[in-house]
Amino acid sequence: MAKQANLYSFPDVQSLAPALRAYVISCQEAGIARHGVFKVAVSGGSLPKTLAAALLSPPSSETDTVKWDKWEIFFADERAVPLEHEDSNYALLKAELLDKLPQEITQPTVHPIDTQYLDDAQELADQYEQVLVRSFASRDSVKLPIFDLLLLGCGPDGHTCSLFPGHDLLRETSAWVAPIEDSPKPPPRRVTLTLPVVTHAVRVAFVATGGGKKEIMKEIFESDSGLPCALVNEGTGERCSWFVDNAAVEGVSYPRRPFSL
Ligand SMILES: O=C1O[C@H](COP(=O)(O)O)[C@@H](O)[C@H](O)[C@H]1O
Repeated sequence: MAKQANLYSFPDVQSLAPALRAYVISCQEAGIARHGVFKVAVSGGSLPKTLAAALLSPPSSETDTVKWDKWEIFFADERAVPLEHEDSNYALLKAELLDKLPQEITQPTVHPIDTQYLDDAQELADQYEQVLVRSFASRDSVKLPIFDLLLLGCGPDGHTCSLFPGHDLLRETSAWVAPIEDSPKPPPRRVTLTLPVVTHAVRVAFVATGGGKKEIMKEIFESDSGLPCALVNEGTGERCSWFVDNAAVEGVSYPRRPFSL
């Protein structure tokens, strides 16, 4: 039987953060060993705050080091708004994490969307896909980009990235980055990594916290819901790990694992 997604549950965000940190650093080390850099894509929503709690804490040992100079940060999805807009996932990551990095270190390379294409979601997506093509080598030789890690959120409706339940975008098979003009969650115009790209990553980590997620977590983990988060679980199996607090999985019958690398 195919191995399934790992579910790691913690009493609260404070105890979740060190485990998430250890996991991200292990993915970072694997990426650097493979190709000298760490290619990671991040979501918006509640994720950047928890990620900052994990990554901005002081190291606990010599090997517990976030090598920011080796990080290439992409966006798993982005809203078609200016980079300083309150709805921008880039702005959120910047405020929660990037602006808090020590000034004296070599900063990570960050790949935001090109805002000159905000009025044309298809072009915005195509241009972001070209960013990936340049970073991951030419599309002729690479069928799909392989991120070292995707750090994803899970919406209360089971969406992840800007892949929404029942949306046609879930059937996309060829694009790496796709536009969406009718996101049920505002703002409506966005771009997103597609499901094949998400499930092709070396590792995928979801972070979901708070009691507001528990009903959708039941659907994702207990039934054949076809929800976007569940499709990622199916497509990635044991390469997928969920970092949740107990409130988010209260009443969910799915085996929790003790966290270990
Ligand atoms: O709209 C979005 O929502 C999801 C989930 O957000 P959360 O606040 O429920 O964690 C997020 O992962 C995505 O990046 C964002 O664009």
